[in-house]
Amino acid sequence: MANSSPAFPRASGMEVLFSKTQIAERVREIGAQISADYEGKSIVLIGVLKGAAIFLSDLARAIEVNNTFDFVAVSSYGPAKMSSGIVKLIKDIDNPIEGKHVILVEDILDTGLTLSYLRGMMLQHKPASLKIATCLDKPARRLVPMDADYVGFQIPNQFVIGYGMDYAEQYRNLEDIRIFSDNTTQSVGFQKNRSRSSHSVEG
Ligand SMILES: O=P(O)(O)OC[C@H]1O[C@H](OP(=O)(O)OP(=O)(O)O)[C@H](O)[C@@H]1O
Ligand code: HPA
Ligand SMILES: [Mg+2]
Repeated sequence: MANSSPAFPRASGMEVLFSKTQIAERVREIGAQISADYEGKSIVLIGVLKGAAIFLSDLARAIEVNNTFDFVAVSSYGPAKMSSGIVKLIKDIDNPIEGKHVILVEDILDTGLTLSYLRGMMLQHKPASLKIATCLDKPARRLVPMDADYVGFQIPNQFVIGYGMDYAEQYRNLEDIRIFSDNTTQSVGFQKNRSRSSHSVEG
């Protein structure tokens, strides 16, 4: 029977950038740092869907101080291979954060457009404090100035998958973080660029 679904390259052949063990160790370290920084306080972790869901769930459990979580979702529109730079909120926080200590949690800080927008949005809610935690930081791609307070790993300018991060919605469930490579001839029939920001994967 003909299979019309797109074929995705197997992740097992792609280079591991950070193993499950390395990620777990780094998440523990960041959790300990946050626990020390916020001793005696409560924190609201705000994850950016969908990529940050897995990092947030691990980070929340590595933080010893009282924490709750919430999620936002954004989209950006523009020509397929170019970021419009316009980010739009499509799901806001469920609970007020005024007067609360907030940490925005991302899987990856890339051009900075998403976090720059969200930071501005969150500040309008007048939190007591606002910091940013990101699992990965790819500084070479920055289009707007943006720094995170807690960074898991800095990475070179390569497209990565796993631990929440996708390529065309695939691979989020990988336990380690890998450099996406598409050396197969089967990977036709699906959009190589992402629906939202500007990433296109050459191949
Ligand atoms: O710094 P930037 O260039 O703005 O890129 C970072 C954003 O892009 C990715 O989201 P994506 O659009 O892939 O959505 P997803 O989390 O649902 O995969 C990632 O999860 C960040 O939210
Ligand atoms: O390298 C990446 N991988 C997956 N999603 C992303 N969003 C921004 N950069 C990336
Ligand atoms: Mg994505």
